[in-house]
Amino acid sequence: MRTKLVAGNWKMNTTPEEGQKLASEVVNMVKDELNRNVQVVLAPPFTHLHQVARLIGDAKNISLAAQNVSEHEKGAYTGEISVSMLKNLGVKWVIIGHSERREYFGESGQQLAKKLDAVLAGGLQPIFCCGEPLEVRESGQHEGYVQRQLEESLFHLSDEQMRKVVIAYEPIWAIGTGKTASDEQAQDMHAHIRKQLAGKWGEALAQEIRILYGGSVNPGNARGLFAKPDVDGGLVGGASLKSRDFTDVVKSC
Ligand SMILES: O=C[C@H](O)COP(=O)(O)O
Repeated sequence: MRTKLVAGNWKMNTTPEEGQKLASEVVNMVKDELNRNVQVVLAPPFTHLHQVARLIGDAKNISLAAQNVSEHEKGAYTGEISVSMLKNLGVKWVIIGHSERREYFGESGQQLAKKLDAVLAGGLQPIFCCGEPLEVRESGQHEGYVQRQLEESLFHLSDEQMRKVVIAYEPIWAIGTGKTASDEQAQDMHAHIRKQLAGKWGEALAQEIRILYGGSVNPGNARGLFAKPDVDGGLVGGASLKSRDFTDVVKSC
């Protein structure tokens, strides 16, 4: 059985003080949930990684993620952060290919493939994001669109590498809009993604891979989404900035 995973992506939010308060509240609240079959990941901004790592300490089932990473190992890449730098800070996960990185920073499927390689070679785990814009959904082309995103960035991975990947399906029209995909829309796309994985890596491996849903997840809709058979947790933005809301989402697993 796949262990549910809930990741909080803080994006470019919180001062160091706010981040410290948020992380300590979440760690304290989530620690009580340790007996549950759920893994929690916190993705604060780069500048807060060190302090959030200290607050997480050795809390079981809670780990640290970065929101991005360079595909390069080291050298003259002004402003970039490498996998080994993240590892030194206690980071275990990296979000790769968030639609905001694709749209505002021009990250291509090919570049994301290189980032995935760097993350996996460094022993970290990627949370690979995919998802279609509104016009693609409205034209009914969403399954093919997401399929191409998977093919471009993931399909070169070996079985062993793929086992380390978590996929997050985030329809762009649902991110930060308050408009969540229905439970059925999420399930249909997750089943489609799993079918693509099975076609490439085989049914057994496809059944191991966790597929998270992201896009306006909140305490009111998480339970219905997470109850769907192919929805293995969530990648949470706005609601992860409120400790009570985030913890309630975790408890929905
Ligand atoms: O990474 C998180 C997603 O972009 C979802 O953000 P949201 O929960 O604010 O819609």
